[in-house]
Amino acid sequence: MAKQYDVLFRLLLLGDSGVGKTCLLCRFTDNEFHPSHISTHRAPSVCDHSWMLRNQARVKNNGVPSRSTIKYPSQGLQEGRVLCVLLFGPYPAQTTARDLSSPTRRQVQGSDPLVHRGELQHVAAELGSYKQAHTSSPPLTLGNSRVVEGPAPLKELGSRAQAMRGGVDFKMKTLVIDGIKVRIQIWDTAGQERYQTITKQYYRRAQGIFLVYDITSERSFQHIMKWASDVDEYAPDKVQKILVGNKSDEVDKRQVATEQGIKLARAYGMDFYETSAFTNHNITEDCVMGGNDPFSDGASYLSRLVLIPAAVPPSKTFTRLAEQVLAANKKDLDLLRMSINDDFNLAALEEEEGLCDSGAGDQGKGCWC
Ligand SMILES: Nc1nc2c(ncn2[C@@H]2O[C@H](COP(=O)(O)OP(=O)(O)OP(=O)(O)O)[C@@H](O)[C@H]2O)c(=O)[nH]1
Repeated sequence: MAKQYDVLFRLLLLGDSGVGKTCLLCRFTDNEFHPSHISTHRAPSVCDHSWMLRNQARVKNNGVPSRSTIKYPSQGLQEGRVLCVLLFGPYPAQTTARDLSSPTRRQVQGSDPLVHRGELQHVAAELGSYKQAHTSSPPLTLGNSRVVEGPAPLKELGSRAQAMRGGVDFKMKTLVIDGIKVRIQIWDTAGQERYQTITKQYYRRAQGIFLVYDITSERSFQHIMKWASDVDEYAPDKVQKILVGNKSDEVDKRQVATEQGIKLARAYGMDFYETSAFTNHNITEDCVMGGNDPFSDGASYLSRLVLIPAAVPPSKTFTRLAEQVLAANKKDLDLLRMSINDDFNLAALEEEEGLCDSGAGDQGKGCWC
């Protein structure tokens, strides 16, 4: 069987809720930006219900939509709104996929040709088990978090629903660097405090950690110190840390100056990048392929490939960049190369991660193990 990758790098995204960790991840792995993500920590019963309350004029008959009562402004929301109905419609808390195989489901489907039967069943099944697991739990409080403007599309919810159970989600992307297939596995953690016991368990497996704040939120910047001290306590000593100031596109709302980010990063011995998941600033592989060279200090980890600073000379080629990365990590790579020939090691690695990965290319997928 052909090897799916030669080297696996595990990166972790940390930061307050709402700073844009999930958006950064989606931008990097799928080059997509969804302005209405469901938060990694947030149960749909909170955010979607808030959304429902704000839109209840459009939702009648105990939440069962019809063509006349629901106005769909966009495809993403259209799917999401149907989902709202599944969550908060006339169904009892123990709703299962079977319950949804009813005229109501057909009505929902009938009103929305974009929601396919299989997709609906899949989500319904997830919701069924989710609801069963949470019916006795008190409702989540929003705390620090914002309420999103609308729920995510159904395809988003598959992994979101999983993430809700553990506050952790991941996506993968494979880059080929000088013939070496590097699979980057990026773990997206929930920013809310109540999940931190769970997310801390993931620190020790990380090889690179992104500490993300929102440049429009002074508070999220101040919290970086707390995140950094958690990393010091729980992550491996040699873990590569990178400070990320996200939402750089929000120029008018900026509360944290670039210099503050640079200063903090320097104090903690981290690299620093400002990014925008929205405009794709400093994130995608395109930036890497554009020939930027982030290695001012000559030694780094592959995690740096994920985010590249803009202010670097464009003369260096990607191959040169890869050479530097590989040289800097030669010892690690030699060790890893040795294990590449050992299928058992790879399998063990996968197992250790609890993956059920079928290895379908670069498509990331969520896991809550
Ligand atoms: N303008 C702008 N908005 C962004 C950017 N990245 C994320 N957002 C918005 O910020 C909000 C929060 O994004 P998420 O990716 O859900 O944040 P998160 O850090 O994953 O939050 P939790 O899952 O709650 O921990 C969403 O409404 C996004 O649309 C960005 O680069 N620019």
